[in-house]
Amino acid sequence: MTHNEMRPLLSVRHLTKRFGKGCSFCRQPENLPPLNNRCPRCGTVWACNDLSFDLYEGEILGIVGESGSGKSSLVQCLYFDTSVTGGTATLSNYQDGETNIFLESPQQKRYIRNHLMGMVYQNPWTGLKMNFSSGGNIAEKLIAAGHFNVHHIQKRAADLLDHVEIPLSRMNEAPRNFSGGMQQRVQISKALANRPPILLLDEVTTGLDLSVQARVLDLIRRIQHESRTAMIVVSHDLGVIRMLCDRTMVMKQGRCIEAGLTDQILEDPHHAYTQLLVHSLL
Ligand SMILES: Nc1ncnc2c1ncn2[C@@H]1O[C@H](COP(=O)(O)OP(=O)(O)OP(=O)(O)O)[C@@H](O)[C@H]1O
Repeated sequence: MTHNEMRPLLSVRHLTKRFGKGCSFCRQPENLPPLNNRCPRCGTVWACNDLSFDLYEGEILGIVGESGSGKSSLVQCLYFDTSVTGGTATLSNYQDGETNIFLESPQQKRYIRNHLMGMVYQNPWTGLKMNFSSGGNIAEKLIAAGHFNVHHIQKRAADLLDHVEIPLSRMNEAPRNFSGGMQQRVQISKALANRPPILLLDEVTTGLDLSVQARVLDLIRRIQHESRTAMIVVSHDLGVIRMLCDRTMVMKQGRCIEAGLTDQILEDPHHAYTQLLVHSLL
């Protein structure tokens, strides 16, 4: 089945996130200078500007762009870490795909975060409680989704840690004692605890040594292959995007400047900025 015939798992339309109040000048998008996200009159930053895209079951969508292009703001909006300024997002497996999740109550947003989406942050200190044990971090997520059977929680935590190759002998140890790569693997297992159909990954290999990075990327590919979890992978590194992503959206200054199949974008980048990114990879 082609994407045209499938219903997207996640549909995002006209997502906008601004930092600042905006003014009568910058609220007209055509007034912002081309490829600049800062209003010259009031200083408001338009971190995400009118972004629309779909995510399909089992695919990995890459979001690539230089620092400040709005990639993190985008996934933080989707995971309700920050509020959106405008736009809609619907999930096909939530209320028949008819409800704009950005307008849901805090309680419903918690439900979506606990059951329908997982998030892995660049900084493991954001995604993990460093004073809890690794198993405790996963238990927290399971309890938030309504699991209270201690035996079930312990078994699931052990299975998840085993899956990401954390020795079970370290299950009771706090992740602050772990290496960066291990912390990211605990974060991934925590994000997967309730088998969410969508996983958001924000620069998860940035700052790791190349060999450690390769191991985390292999793990992400294995998870996608085994469970068909749909993922949004945010990275400034086109090498990571090339390795993981079926389709890619290129962002600059809050806008989508190019989107399509990753292979096509790499082989035939249309926008000058994408050409620059691709050439830096060669
Ligand atoms: N809390 C904030 N207040 C004001 N501006 C912000 C805030 N957070 C982000 N921005 C601005 O929004 C824009 C997008 O930032 P964002 O962090 O989403 O970009 P990014 O592509 O993820 O970059 P990086 O990878 O460096 O985090 C930038 O211009 C940034 O300065």
